[in-house]
Amino acid sequence: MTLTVDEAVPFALPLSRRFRGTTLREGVLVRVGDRWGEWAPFPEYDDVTAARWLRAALEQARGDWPDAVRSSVPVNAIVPALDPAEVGALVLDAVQVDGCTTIKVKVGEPGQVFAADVARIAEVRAVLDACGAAEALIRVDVNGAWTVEEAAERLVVLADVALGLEYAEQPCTTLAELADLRTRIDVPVAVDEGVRLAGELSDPALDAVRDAADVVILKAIPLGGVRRALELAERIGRPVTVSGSLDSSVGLAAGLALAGALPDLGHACGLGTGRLLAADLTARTLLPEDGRLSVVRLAPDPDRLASAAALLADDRRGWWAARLDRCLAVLEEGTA
Ligand SMILES: O=C(O)CCC(=O)C1=CC=C[C@@H](O)[C@@H]1C(=O)O
Ligand SMILES: [Mg+2]
Repeated sequence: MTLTVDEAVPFALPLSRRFRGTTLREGVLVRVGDRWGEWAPFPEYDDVTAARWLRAALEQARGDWPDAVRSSVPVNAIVPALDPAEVGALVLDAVQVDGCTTIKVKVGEPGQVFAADVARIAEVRAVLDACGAAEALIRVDVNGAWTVEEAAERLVVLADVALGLEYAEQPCTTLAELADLRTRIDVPVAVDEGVRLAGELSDPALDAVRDAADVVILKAIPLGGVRRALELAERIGRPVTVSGSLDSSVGLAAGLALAGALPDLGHACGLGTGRLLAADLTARTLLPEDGRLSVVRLAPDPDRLASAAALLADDRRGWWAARLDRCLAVLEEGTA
């Protein structure tokens, strides 16, 4: 694997709404030859985890992706942990402008009470009913915030308010908790962090994932690249949902390449995050049309990349450069 990069441009993109506790998405575009890959591991990740994201960025910059078996993929809209008053317009746009028929709603946000989750889901349900999209699916993402008891009680309430949930993504932290939860409720359980942060998955580790999951969330970049994620999909033997990592429209191509190459794609993909970007690295932002994204690969626009590079604070530029050097060394040692 190529472990040198010809150019690395640290950048910052403002978000249109707070997501995952931030309003600024930082990362680095890496160039190998004339192609670019996106490397934007979240700041709190250790170097081994961040090096897996780098493996994915280098795969992208080498252009080494499998052939697609479809030219477009269905995507879900994403509703951050907002007040109900802000949710309505977002859901309306998702349905009427983007044509999405699956809505993913963040719940269990640190610092918020469960009543806020109930109110958010009730608002999503009401807007879907009011705009003629009553058949749309609602899924929730808890990011591991609840105990088994909390999840068992709360998901029944949310499923009631939503008039059914497609699934609940990572309601509890551990795979053992999720496996336990699955025996207690009818709402299907999807595993995200339990796979995304696990590193290499041995066969016994995969058994534990299967016990915990009705659906497995596959994110191409955190899993170390499109080819690795595809291999995992083959081994896992569970329905999968492809989701993104809050990427720019350069990085979104990795998720699209994975979703485009999977033999079976039963669920809408979590690649509808373009709406969360207030600026992008490409001339156009990848937004769903008729609820779908084309399987494309966009190159960065030089002016937009320069603006995003200029937005990053000087000390952050140095931080990213040092992190990149360390993660290249991790990949060279072969430990990621
Ligand atoms: O899956 C989606 O619809 C959007 C992507 C998304 O939710 C996430 C992207 C990036 C970081 C994660 O905290 C979050 C997730 O937990 O799935
Ligand atoms: Mg998730």
